[in-house]
Amino acid sequence: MNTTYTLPSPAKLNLFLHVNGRRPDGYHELQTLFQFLDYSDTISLTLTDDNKITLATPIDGVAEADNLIVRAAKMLEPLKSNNLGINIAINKVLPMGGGLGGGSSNAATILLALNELWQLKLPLEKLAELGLSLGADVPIFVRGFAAFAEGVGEQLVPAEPAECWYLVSKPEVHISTQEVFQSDDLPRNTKKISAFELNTDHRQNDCEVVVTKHYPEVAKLLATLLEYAPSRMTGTGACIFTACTSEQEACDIQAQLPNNIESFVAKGVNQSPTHSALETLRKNLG
Ligand SMILES: C[C@@](CO)(OP(=O)(O)O)[C@H](O)COP(=O)(O)OP(=O)(O)OC[C@H]1O[C@@H](n2ccc(N)nc2=O)[C@H](O)[C@@H]1O
Ligand SMILES: Nc1ncnc2c1ncn2[C@@H]1O[C@H](COP(=O)(O)OP(=O)(O)O)[C@@H](O)[C@H]1O
Repeated sequence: MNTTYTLPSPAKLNLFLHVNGRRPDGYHELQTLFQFLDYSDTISLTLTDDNKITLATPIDGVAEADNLIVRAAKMLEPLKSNNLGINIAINKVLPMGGGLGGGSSNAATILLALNELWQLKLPLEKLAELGLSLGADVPIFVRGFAAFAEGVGEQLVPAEPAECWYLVSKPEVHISTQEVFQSDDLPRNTKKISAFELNTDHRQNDCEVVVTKHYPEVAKLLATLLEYAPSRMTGTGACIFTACTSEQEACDIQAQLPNNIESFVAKGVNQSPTHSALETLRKNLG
């Protein structure tokens, strides 16, 4: 009963992000190419027999009831038919609110792990559907393959973008997703492409126009990074990824960054590290 299982909860990048239109409910139609990073929060889960969900490590600035880890666990609670509980701890390394999808990733890791640990036997499609109500990026982390996504990000076609090294830099600003989507400056009519036209070189992140206009520090950092290598914003920002030909190149560019810029170097991967670890968890559970 007291075994602790540990799973990675990775970041994602939007290698491009096109806004194709606005739906009557105000949400935006998007086309995006998702890839995972081999850079993750670490979530540890210990089964208990007290029928309770316990978060052992609160996250600064996130109330327990709002924490996507707790919300994901509570969503599965009514579906179990035993007295098992769970004790959850997280080692948070992913910057929050930077477009790296850490909260959605945490939620997906919990859905995937509890499906095994609580023996729920739900298919991935069901977990992805449940997860969508927690965040638009939860389904991609539940499915676990790099993908071209449409709709609000829930219709997924597997893709295989190059698994290159990235430098990810976080400007010192906080940008709300809602603010970006409500901006009059957001381009909203990028022509739809087909899943056969995924070349990232000729694509863009439409949200970059808004963020670089309203946050000069992001514009400045992006301009600096573009001098070294192809660079783009992920999600609604403000993190910027720089595509590098090697880990060494990424580290060399990182060394040039101003001291106030948080950054990390990671490899793009087309299978989520959570899913590789889940196979081991399943074997250990027998
Ligand atoms: C655009 C992406 C790309 O990955 O950005 P990041 O959050 O990763 O930066 C995500 O799909 C974001 O998903 P998520 O973070 O779950 O967004 P939500 O909380 O649902 O949305 C916050 C607000 O943004 C607006 N919104 C969001 C998604 C969308 N397709 N159209 C919208 O107009 C809505 O006003 C919504 O109230
Ligand atoms: N477990 C969690 N990890 C990160 N953020 C969380 C979590 N639970 C709730 N949140 C909230 O979700 C917001 C968005 O976080 P995150 O997913 O990291 O960024 P983004 O949506 O920009 O990729 C955070 O600012 C935080 O308030």
